[in-house]
Amino acid sequence: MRTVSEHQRDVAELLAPLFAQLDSEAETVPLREALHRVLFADLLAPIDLPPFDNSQMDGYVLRAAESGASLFVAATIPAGSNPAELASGQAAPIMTGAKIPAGADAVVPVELAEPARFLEPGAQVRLPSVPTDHFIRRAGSDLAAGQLALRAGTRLGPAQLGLAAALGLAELQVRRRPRVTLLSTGDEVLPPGQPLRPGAIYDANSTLLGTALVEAGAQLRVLPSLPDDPAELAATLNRLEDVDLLISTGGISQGAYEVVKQALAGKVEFHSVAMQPGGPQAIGAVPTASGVRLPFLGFPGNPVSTLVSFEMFLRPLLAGPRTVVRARITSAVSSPEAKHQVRRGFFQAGTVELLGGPGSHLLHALSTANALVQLPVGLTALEAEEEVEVWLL
Ligand SMILES: Nc1nc2c(c(=O)[nH]1)N[C@H]1C(S)=C(S)[C@@H](COP(=O)(O)OP(=O)(O)OC[C@H]3O[C@@H](n4cnc5c(N)ncnc54)[C@H](O)[C@@H]3O)O[C@H]1N2
Ligand code: MOO
Repeated sequence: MRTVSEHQRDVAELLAPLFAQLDSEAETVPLREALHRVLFADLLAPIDLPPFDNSQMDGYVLRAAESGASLFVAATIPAGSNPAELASGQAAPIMTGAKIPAGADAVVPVELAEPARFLEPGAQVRLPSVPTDHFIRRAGSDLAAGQLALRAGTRLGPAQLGLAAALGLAELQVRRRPRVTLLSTGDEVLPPGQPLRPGAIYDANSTLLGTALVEAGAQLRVLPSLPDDPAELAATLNRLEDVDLLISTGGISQGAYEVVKQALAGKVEFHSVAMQPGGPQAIGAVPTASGVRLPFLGFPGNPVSTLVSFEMFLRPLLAGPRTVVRARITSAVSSPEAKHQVRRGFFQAGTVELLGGPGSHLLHALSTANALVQLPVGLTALEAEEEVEVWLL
């Protein structure tokens, strides 16, 4: 039996050449299609952010040195306009986000003016004394042109993409995604949407693992699930093209019909990892018709085993580690001494409640969980209120 970290190391080694290759291949994509993608190269700000000095408030713009007195009202400055210089002795109504006119250097919110409203040009308004820069957002105060906006390797989420949009970029250069082909196996496995026959179950893994892979940044192809026929599996593998990583679920443990094991015996390794769920694992490079050896991971068929395998061995390589926190467990728990047990739980305000038992078929309990509770090798029991490591899902 091998340890979790030994298998993590082997998966990382198997995929290292692929990640090195992906690091050197860029694609240009429209901004909103770049969600969850990885930025290819350092991005320098092409413009100042904000691009110009602008007002933080709806109010009157003036010369700070002339505040605390009555001033003549100049023409209103709406957002989007390019105002003329503000003459001495004047204050102009200005809207939030509008450009500060040359000559002016402070803004007074309209509710502090006397009277507390916008007046017509030529009228007189009294404004309280304010310092220079009052309620002015200076050009480049968020990010100056030429500065590093986003570092190469950044995973692009809404905030990073919003920044790129604010900088005026319509598209970004991102790393090519790994092309992952997913194949679930088993005579009993039926696609959802068909009538269920006795002895059959619906294929949960293609969706569970498939969406997890997409979320982690993979370009996913899902093959129709395969029966327990090694010849059919071998023929399917022979036809594979344009794939960077093949993942199967099911057919790798000790049964009489272990299709993946039968088709790939002697070609890839089959291990028992000291982990529960997710004990049976397959790993290797599958020979293909084109002569290319295709990186391969075989995850166990039980849905929770498949997801835990993904979280433990593959997700960190695709998308970085999950957020890890310490939490007080709300009830006592026991775990086999020789195994790293992963339980499902609900994390909230520093505590974690276990959901369901250790069984790897408990997909509903997983669906109510927001955390994976880690009970490493050597830990046999915890009392309620003791601390555990928790990975947030
Ligand atoms: N004698 C032993 N039996 C088993 C052992 C063992 O060590 N000795 N290990 C158990 C553990 S732990 C696991 S995990 C499973 C792994 O088995 P396989 O990877 O070979 O998977 P299958 O036998 O094909 O399926 C297991 C289970 O999962 C269901 N399944 C399969 N595919 C799907 C799918 N796409 N969607 C939903 N559910 C799926 C399948 O019907 C089985 O119930 O082996 C134990 N046995
Ligand atoms: O190791 Mo299995 O994945 O518990 O059901």
